Amino acid sequence: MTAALETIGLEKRFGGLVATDKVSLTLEQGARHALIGPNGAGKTTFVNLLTGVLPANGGKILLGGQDVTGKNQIQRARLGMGRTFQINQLFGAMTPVESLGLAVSERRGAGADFWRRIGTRADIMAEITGLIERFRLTDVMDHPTRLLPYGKQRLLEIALALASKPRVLLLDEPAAGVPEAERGELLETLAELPRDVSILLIEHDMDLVFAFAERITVLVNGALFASGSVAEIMADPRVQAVYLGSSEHA
Ligand SMILES: Nc1ncnc2c1ncn2[C@@H]1O[C@H](COP(=O)(O)OP(=O)(O)OP(=O)(O)O)[C@@H](O)[C@H]1O
Repeated sequence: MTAALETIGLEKRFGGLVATDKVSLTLEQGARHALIGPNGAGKTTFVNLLTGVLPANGGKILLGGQDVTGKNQIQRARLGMGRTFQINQLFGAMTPVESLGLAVSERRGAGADFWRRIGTRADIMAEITGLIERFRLTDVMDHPTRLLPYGKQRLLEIALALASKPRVLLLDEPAAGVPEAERGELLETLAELPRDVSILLIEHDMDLVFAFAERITVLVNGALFASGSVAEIMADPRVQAVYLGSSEHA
């Protein structure tokens, strides 16, 4: 089966520094795949290459078998590359229902028209309601986003990414900044994401990585250092030496 996402010999240099060193990574259909590595290993650069924020110096990116290396961020998003951001990017004054309404109606091509006839499109309303429930936002759906607990804001971010119905979802440190008490809910929600979306998780929180991922790829100094099942990576003494046992976290 065609991989959901594949990089072949992907390269990025910043002057003399090789931030992405010929990385070949395959994200299978329906994958729950985590990308980990020590600070400065090149995780953020890799995500920026995938989404088109940064141009690559070499190599290829295939999305569902299609070469998207030369495409810009918007084109890649249209072809199914979804992402969440490390830093909260939400509109603070809007409620979850409004933000999701906009995202869903945009994707369906209804655009601003939906807002002129709010509530009159049963199909759109059903989709928004489904997302609100799936992402445990029911209690706060009419509250301004800036007043939501941080964990709920992160859930809304993921809901918004999913509203565009991506084939691949890049989750960039979804647990960053989320208080311990709210992490359980985040993890449960991530575990229930639909299998038709293939997920690459970049995360510092190893509890979340081990609970969520089925495969793990380890980057060190921009290069692919190890890749395997969670059990294989946990048992790999090389990984333990450079990473798991060596520092407080990624
Ligand atoms: N725009 C840039 N210009 C120059 N060097 C950069 C740039 N962006 C990243 N780097 C360098 O590339 C390397 C990889 O950085 P990157 O942020 O991708 O790592 P990371 O694994 O995401 O780290 P962290 O876990 O700390 O976020 C680092 O040495 C970093 O200093």
